[in-house]
Amino acid sequence: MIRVFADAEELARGAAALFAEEISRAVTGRGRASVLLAGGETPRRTYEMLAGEPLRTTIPWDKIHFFWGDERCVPADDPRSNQAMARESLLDRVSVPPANIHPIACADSPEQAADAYQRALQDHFAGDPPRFDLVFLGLGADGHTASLFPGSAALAEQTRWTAVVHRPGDAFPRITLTLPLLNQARRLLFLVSGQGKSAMLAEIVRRVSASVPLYPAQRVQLHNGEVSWFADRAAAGC
Ligand SMILES: O=C1O[C@H](COP(=O)(O)O)[C@@H](O)[C@H](O)[C@H]1O
Repeated sequence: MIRVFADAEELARGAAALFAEEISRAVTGRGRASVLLAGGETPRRTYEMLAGEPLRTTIPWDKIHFFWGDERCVPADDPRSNQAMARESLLDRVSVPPANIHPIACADSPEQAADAYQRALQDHFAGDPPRFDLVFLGLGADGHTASLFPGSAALAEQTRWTAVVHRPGDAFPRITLTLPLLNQARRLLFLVSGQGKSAMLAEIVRRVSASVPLYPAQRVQLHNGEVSWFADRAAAGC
């Protein structure tokens, strides 16, 4: 399902409303909510809206556990860090218990970081299937999502939930969650904003039912959950 919003501000408002709805559903049904955050710049405004009134005081923040879909292995306060962006725009502004915040920590080698995050996810789901109540993902102009880039070996991962990615040209490695985990989500929302994404979004929409997906974002196909695409008019090309 694709929903087109007038602009990036309206898109963020729609995404924040959906967050509130899904959290309420999860907390009512299961007593807690597990959320996977996207990085990059697109979700920043959504996060800021969640940290503003009325949502700052109405969302049961203490019942939510936050994980990340990917991380760049840079210092935690580096402006390129996905954790830093989410903390600045949301997590430092609402009353989430620190123990509910599960960043991808790259202090050691990327392989150790990926292993540690796999364990953190296993601990959180405690033997149950790793089904996030809500996953936010972005879309790159090249069709990547999280840190699953076209041609990336991590796309072939069948069992592990985390992988190390070395993108040619990047000064840092990345850790990404993999399709075996992402595809178990209950609800997943792609946030797409700006004209720079319009060609890829059109391509993805055109090929959404193709039997052979070409782009990483198209490989996100939930086993038993709902995917929505929220785009602003610039990204939707209208
Ligand atoms: O590198 C990344 O890019 C994608 C898209 O970011 P955006 O700023 O173009 O929306 C993002 O979803 C991912 O988390 C990030 O690490």
